Amino acid sequence: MQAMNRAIAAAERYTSNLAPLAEKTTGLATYLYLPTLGALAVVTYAFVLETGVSTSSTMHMQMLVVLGMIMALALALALWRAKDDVLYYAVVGFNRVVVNLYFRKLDTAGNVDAIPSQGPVLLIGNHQNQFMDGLLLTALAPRKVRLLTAAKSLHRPIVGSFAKGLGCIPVTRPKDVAFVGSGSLRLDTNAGEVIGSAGASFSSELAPGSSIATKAFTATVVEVLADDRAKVSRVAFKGSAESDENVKSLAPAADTPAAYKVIPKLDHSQMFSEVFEQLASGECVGLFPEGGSHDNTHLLPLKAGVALMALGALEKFPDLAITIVPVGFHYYAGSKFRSKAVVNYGDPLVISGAEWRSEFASAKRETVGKLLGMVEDALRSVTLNVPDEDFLDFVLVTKRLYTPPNVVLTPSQNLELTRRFAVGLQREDLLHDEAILDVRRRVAAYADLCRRHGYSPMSATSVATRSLYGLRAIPYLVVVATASLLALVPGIVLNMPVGLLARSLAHAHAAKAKAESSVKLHGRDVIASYKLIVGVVAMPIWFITVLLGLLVFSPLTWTQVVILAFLMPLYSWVGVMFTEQTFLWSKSVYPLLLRILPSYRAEEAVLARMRNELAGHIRQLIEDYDKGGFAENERIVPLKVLQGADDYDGWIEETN
Ligand SMILES: O=P(O)(O)OC[C@H](O)CO
Repeated sequence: MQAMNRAIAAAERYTSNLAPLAEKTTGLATYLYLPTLGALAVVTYAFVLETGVSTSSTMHMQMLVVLGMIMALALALALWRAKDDVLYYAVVGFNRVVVNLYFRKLDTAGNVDAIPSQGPVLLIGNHQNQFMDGLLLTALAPRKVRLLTAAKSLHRPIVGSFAKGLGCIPVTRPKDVAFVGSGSLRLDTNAGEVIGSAGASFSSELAPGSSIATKAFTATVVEVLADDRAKVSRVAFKGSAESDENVKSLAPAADTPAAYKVIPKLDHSQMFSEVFEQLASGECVGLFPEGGSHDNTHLLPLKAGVALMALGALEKFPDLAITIVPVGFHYYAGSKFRSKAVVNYGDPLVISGAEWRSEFASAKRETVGKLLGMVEDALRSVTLNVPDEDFLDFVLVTKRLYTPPNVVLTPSQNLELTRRFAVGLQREDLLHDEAILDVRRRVAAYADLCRRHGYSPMSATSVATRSLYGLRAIPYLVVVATASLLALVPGIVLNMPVGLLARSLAHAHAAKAKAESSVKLHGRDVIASYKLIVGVVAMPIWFITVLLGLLVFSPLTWTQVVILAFLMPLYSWVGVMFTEQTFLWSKSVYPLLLRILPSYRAEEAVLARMRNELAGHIRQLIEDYDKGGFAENERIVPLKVLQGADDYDGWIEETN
């Protein structure tokens, strides 16, 4: 026993020596070093046996068993010591599989090496696809990321377990703990008090530091005087209070009794100190500075937390140099299974030095504002920011028309070109420019006609002519579609119930999320996450049900059912692949079929002409507006390529 204890202690010492190395490499590989050595020892020993050293075979067996036990012990100790990493990489490994299953195409773009392999990092992203954003952020990062997550998410059944496995740092958000106060209240501006109606219960619901919000104003409670009276400070009237006059005009609305929300005073000190500690020990912390997930087509105002984290850590640990890396998540119909996404990394921002520290010490609010502005610029450089979906349509279709049909842009080029269009078309001088407004009307008409003909105006690179020649593809496509439909049957049986369940539950959940949120427009940002959650839970349950059904009701034997159990994920995956291909084929067949109708054929000629004229017009317009603005090497699509020069043909392959 004593010998065993010594062995354990020795193994512990050995693995603890490995720990710093493992932390540096952040991989599990290092922790498996010892067992690998053990395995090598066993192999060597077996080899020695084979080469015939003479000892009794029982002794060989005993030695092998002892070696095996040492290896198992070493592995168990190594895994135990590294249990957080083990759990983290197990969850991240799962996330990697999940995101690659969910997205048909997942690309990275921009400064893909922006995340340094060592040292403190704040990884910040836009937040338009709820848990999918965190999944992607951790799955694609080349190092461990401690993600900040809404505390309420950590209490959710499945999500919470995953978040805990990732070692997420919980943040209690005001909106998650706000509640509707009893009765109603009004503001007595002169006394600096709020007066409650009958039924108000200030003594139990309010406390110094909690905030009150009505439709007309917000205020912070200083002291609760009675169940219907409380002293308040920091009163801010809602509406655009740009002048003192304006503020006065808003005040009377606050004097009328109204329903109110209470936001209890929150203490974030523990969360901040955890973040500071993480940064001080050179870790990477991930967060979404908009504070919550939403489905707007632009960034929401950033919360100050991100700046407070960087500056607070610098204040506490003066030698730190914190790298802030902006990450832009771009989803193309991201709520749909097998859609496309691009993760765009921006240039890092390094915050260090005495200058920031002294600025922060002398003017906290201004310095936080300054850094927050820089963080916002960084995030804007990797995201698209347009007022609404209509404008996004305008940007995407215009960019598609501008790009020559045969040019294939890399994901980075494509995103950057789209971003420049989004910024350019919102330029103050162009927003109301008659020529641009005219283009917008023409682009909208072109997009409508495209959709009528079954083309996606964002991706169609050309429109077929009125010839019926293209129809010869139809018999081939029908044969392929029929064959794939037959092949689909097992996959459909397996996938469809879960797919339909996930879809309907996710849409119901989106309606609920929208109703509960003040920032979600349709709740679309929660759909992908919910589909994943339902899929992860329902798929294994469904598989087991089918297998049990086969065992009980079919003539299959146990062995056959066990073999089927192993084949099921494969069937399911083949089903997904075939469904996807059939769907994509049917999308390309649809315009061909429409072409059989003479009226559509005639209109198609109009559409093709419209496309050519509009594309030429847009290119010319961009040239006119940007005259002298672009050096040839700053252009994403070289001018000669835009003009269709033959000697630039090679460029198209180069960028593929
Ligand atoms: O409550 P939501 O929709 O903002 O989403 C939860 C967080 O963003 C992720 O923790």
